[in-house]
Amino acid sequence: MTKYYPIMLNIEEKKCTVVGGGRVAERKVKSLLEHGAVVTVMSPTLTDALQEMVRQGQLLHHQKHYETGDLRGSYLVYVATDDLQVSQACHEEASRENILMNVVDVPRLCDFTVPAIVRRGPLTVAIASDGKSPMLSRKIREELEKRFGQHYEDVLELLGEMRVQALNEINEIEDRKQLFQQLIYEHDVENLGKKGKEILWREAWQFYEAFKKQLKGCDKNENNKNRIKSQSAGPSSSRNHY
Ligand SMILES: C[C@@]1(CC(=O)O)c2cc3[nH]c(cc4nc(cc5[nH]c(cc(n2)[C@H]1CCC(=O)O)[C@@](C)(CC(=O)O)[C@@H]5CCC(=O)O)C(CC(=O)O)=C4CCC(=O)O)c(CCC(=O)O)c3CC(=O)O
Ligand SMILES: NC(=O)C1=CN([C@@H]2O[C@H](COP(=O)(O)OP(=O)(O)OC[C@H]3O[C@@H](n4cnc5c(N)ncnc54)[C@H](O)[C@@H]3O)[C@@H](O)[C@H]2O)C=CC1
Repeated sequence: MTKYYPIMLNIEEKKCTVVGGGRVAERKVKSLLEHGAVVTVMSPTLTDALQEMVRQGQLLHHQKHYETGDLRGSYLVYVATDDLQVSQACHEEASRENILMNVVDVPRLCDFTVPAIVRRGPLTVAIASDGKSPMLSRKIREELEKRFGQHYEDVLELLGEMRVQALNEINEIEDRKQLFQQLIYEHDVENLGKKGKEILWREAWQFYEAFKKQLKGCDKNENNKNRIKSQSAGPSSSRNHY
């Protein structure tokens, strides 16, 4: 059984081609556009939604059946036609040209599969079953959507900002690890996020300042002046929003 390798791919500005214009193709196209790809759809017919996207200039449409050579220059390809001969021909061309390929109804012809995802700002939780049960992936995604509420977007924004500031202000990696371990495991920053952005920001940064103060206290005792960097690095600009 193939054990798929999970990675996060940047497809911004990349040429991605979808062969087929049905319901499944539509789902894949939407997802490609959401991630900044330049999308071409090759299909004699299109769903209403795809037609509307063509009208709005969101994608290119070649109204034709697939022919060998049509995938040239593509970075990534979806084949969603329900026609095994077409899938096989596309697969041959993609393999020859080293193009990443997914055939939506033939897992054995897929270089990659698409997971169900929960997205909360920069947090992505992906669920895949190596093709065994997409429906179960979907159900687990619905459960995780409840578990990881919208406030995770704020929590991640805060942690990202604090991490940049800590990299500027706190010298030792062990101290930075302590900071985030305490904030995440003991101070339960995830739950703090439920109280709203304002409270989250105030309390988390108070915690940060107290942590730094305590490091300075240690400096005196241990005669070690290197744990806190000079303040000249300056606080992050968005820190004072609240
Ligand atoms: C291998 C893979 C290839 C790929 O597409 O990358 C694949 C293959 C196939 N799916 C089929 C059917 C269904 N797919 C869904 C839904 C999703 N399918 C997705 C991914 C994947 N589907 C990849 C593996 C993912 C994994 O490892 O788990 C999701 C997660 C992501 C997405 O597509 O965005 C998305 C849920 C998103 C969400 O809701 O969060 C539903 C449910 C529904 O429609 O609601 C059904 C009907 C019920 C069922 O069959 O389970 C069939 C036809 C079977 C047949 O003919 O009976 C095949 C072909 C086959 O298996 O042979
Ligand atoms: N991977 C997934 O998530 C899922 C996959 N499937 C499977 O995906 C396949 C496609 O499903 P639907 O989109 O519902 O089918 P559909 O019948 O709605 O669409 C097929 C599309 O392919 C086009 N087409 C046919 N021959 C072509 C060719 N030679 N070149 C270019 N385009 C061509 C048609 O004009 C049509 O637009 C089915 O086999 C289905 O079982 C179904 C559900 C989910």
